[in-house]
Amino acid sequence: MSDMPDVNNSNQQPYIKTIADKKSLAEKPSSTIPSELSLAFTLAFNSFSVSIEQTISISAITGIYGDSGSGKSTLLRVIAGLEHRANGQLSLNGTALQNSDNKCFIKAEKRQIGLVFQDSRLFPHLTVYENLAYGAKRQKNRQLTIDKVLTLTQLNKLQHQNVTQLSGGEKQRVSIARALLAEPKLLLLDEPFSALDKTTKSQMLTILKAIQQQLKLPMLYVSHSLSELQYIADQLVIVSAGKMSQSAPIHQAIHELNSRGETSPKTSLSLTIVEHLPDYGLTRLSLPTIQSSNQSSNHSSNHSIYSPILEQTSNPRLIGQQLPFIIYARDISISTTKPEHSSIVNHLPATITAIDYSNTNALVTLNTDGQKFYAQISLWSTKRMALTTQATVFIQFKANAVHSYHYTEPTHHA
Ligand SMILES: Nc1ncnc2c1ncn2[C@@H]1O[C@H](COP(=O)(O)OP(=O)(O)OP(=O)(O)O)[C@@H](O)[C@H]1O
Repeated sequence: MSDMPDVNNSNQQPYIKTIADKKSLAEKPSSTIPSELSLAFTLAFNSFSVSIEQTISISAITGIYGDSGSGKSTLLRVIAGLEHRANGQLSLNGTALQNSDNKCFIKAEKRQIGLVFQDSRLFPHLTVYENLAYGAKRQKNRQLTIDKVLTLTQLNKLQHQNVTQLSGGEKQRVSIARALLAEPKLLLLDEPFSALDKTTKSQMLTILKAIQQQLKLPMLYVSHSLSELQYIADQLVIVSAGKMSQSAPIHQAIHELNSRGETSPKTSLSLTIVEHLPDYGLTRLSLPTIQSSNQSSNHSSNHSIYSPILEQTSNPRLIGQQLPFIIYARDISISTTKPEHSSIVNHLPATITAIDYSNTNALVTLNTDGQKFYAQISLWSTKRMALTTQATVFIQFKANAVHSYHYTEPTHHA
């Protein structure tokens, strides 16, 4: 039994019936024509100012990450048309939202931009359906019906319930449903799930991602949780002290934060779901196809990675799909020989490409078939093992170190 996987199955996340079909679960952005949001404005408060000059091309969900007080909500308020004091130019897909030079300012309600806040802001004396019907009244020539929006947000069964009787997650789904009914060209979400517990949050994120893929609606999603953004967003911008970075693909953006030492260092990667192993409580994943160095051919990685089981069903929907995963650098260790007799299920050959030393430990960057991995190890180990760049080693990590926000409904055994 010594080589049985050492896995705690408490994180089992079996199958949920989501609105997503097989194709829509893929991480790739499904919109073909990205929305261009052009920002060139300054907004000064007494002791703080936001000054942004950037064009963001939004294909699916662009994450906005930054510390508390860095200006994220102010940015969304300016885009939504709630900050008349902002000075400069804003446009969406070439149409001006604001131009201070000619005193153009399109009112918030005319911008076709939806905004979902952290709190749901619903009419408390109305039912779910009545809240949606109230919002729908203003909309002419609507393509999206209330019924369709109820289905998208999985609210059909709750439609006649008074909104005061709903949980936090259900209320937020009503807020999203109401925003969708207005058929915005862009949806802004300001930490919409920050008040929810982790399981409800992961359910909401999975639903929101599927809605984006079905409606092909571009979204800007603000959060100070990088793992939440890693699951939901295909690209990331960082807001810091009222300034905004260039957007970058999500995994690259997270790896750049590693090298700046701003968060717990982590490997951010997309993995393909190969098979579920219910007898062992594991799902087998593989590194996706990687472009070879001469760029002339692709090859598939033969390396498997095991995570806690993602779905338990006779009709698994995730097989063949890609999902984003995070592995914290503190959870990856390095061995100079192949670990043949370890309970740890994941071990991959890798080449060290960089070693960054701090006062307490070293962050080792490694490469396996073109995929970057990060391992945080003690200074003592780097010295004892005489680790150097270009060295060929093995990385290892437990299945439980492979995290995903993907939500699957718990199985109820009889
Ligand atoms: N109406 C206002 N008047 C004066 N100062 C303001 C106003 N709105 C925001 N600020 C200041 O602007 C700064 C940025 O606020 P903002 O709410 O945009 O930050 P944030 O990044 O969204 O923070 P959090 O993550 O905590 O929500 C803060 O220092 C805040 O005090």
